[in-house]
Amino acid sequence: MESRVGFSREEINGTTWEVPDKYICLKQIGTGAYGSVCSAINNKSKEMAAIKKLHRPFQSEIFAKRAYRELRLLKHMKHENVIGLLDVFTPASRLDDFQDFYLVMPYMFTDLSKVKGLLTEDRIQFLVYQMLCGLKDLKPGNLAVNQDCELKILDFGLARHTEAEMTGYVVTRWYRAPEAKSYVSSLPLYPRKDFSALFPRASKKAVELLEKMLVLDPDNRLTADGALAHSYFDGLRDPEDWPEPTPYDDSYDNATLPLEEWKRLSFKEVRSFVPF
Ligand SMILES: Cc1cn(-c2cccc(C(=O)Nc3ccc(Oc4ccncc4)cc3)c2)cn1
Repeated sequence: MESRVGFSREEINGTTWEVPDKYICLKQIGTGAYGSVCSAINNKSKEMAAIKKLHRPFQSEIFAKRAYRELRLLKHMKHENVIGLLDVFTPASRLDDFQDFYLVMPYMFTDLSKVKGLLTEDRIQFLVYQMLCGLKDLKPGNLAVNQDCELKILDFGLARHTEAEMTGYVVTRWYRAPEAKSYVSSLPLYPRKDFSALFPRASKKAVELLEKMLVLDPDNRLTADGALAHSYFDGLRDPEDWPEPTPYDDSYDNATLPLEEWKRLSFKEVRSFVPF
C-alpha cells in the first residue's frame, strides 16, 4: 500500500515507521512492551527530536486506554521542565484507517544517572531548581537532561533493552516517594546522619535545604514551593519558571470504554493537536 502523501516509510528493527518527510535520520534509541523510540532530525527546524511509536496501540482496550492517556498527558504538559509534545501525527487520513500514531518530543540526550558524577554545585543548584519548577504541580517521574543541563520530567514506561539501543537514551529510574508507607514503616529505625559529613563538598545552604527536603514524613517535608523559596536558590529564582498550571481533565483516567471509543478519542486528539 502506498504511503500517505508527504510521508516516508522505512523499516527499523522489524517495525515499519511511516513519518512526515521532514523527520530524517531516524535511529532506534529504545524499545519496550509499549512501543519504540527513535531519535530523528526535524529537517525544517534542524532540531533533534524523539519520536515514539506505540506498539499496536489498539490491539486491546487496555492498550488503547494507555495510548490515549499518554497522548492526553503529553499534550497537556506545557512546562519547560516537563516533557511535552512537539508534534503528533498518524499516516491515516480517516478513522477506519487509523492504526498507529507517533508522539514527537524534544530529544533528551541523557539522564541524571549518567551525568551525576560530573556535577558541580552550580549545575546541581540549576538541576534541582528545574526539578522543583517541574514538580511544583506534578508528581515526579523520570528526570531526563540534555547537553545544556536542561531537565525535563518524563515517564518512560519502556522496558530497558540492550545497552547499544539505549546509548544516549535516558534510563528508567523509578522514583518511589516514601509514601511506599508499608515498606518504609517496616524498616528499622536508624539514627539520622549528619548531612554535612555525608556531603563535605556541599555548601551550608545546600545541606540545610537537603535536611528539610529529605524528611520521611510528608507532612513535615518541604513542598516544591517551600524548597524554591529557600535561600539556596537566591539569584536563580524567576517566577516565569512556574506558570499557572492549566487543570488536567482526568475524567477518562478511570473510565472503561469500548476499544473503538478509545480509538475515536485518540484520533480526535491527534487531529486537534496544535503545536505551541
Ligand atoms: C504507559 C504510559 C506512559 N505514559 C506517559 C505519560 C506522560 C508522559 C510520558 C512520557 O514521558 N513518555 C515518553 C518519555 C520519553 C520518551 O523517550 C524519549 C527519549 C529521548 N528523549 C525524549 C524522549 C518517550 C515517551 C508517558 C502514560 N502511560
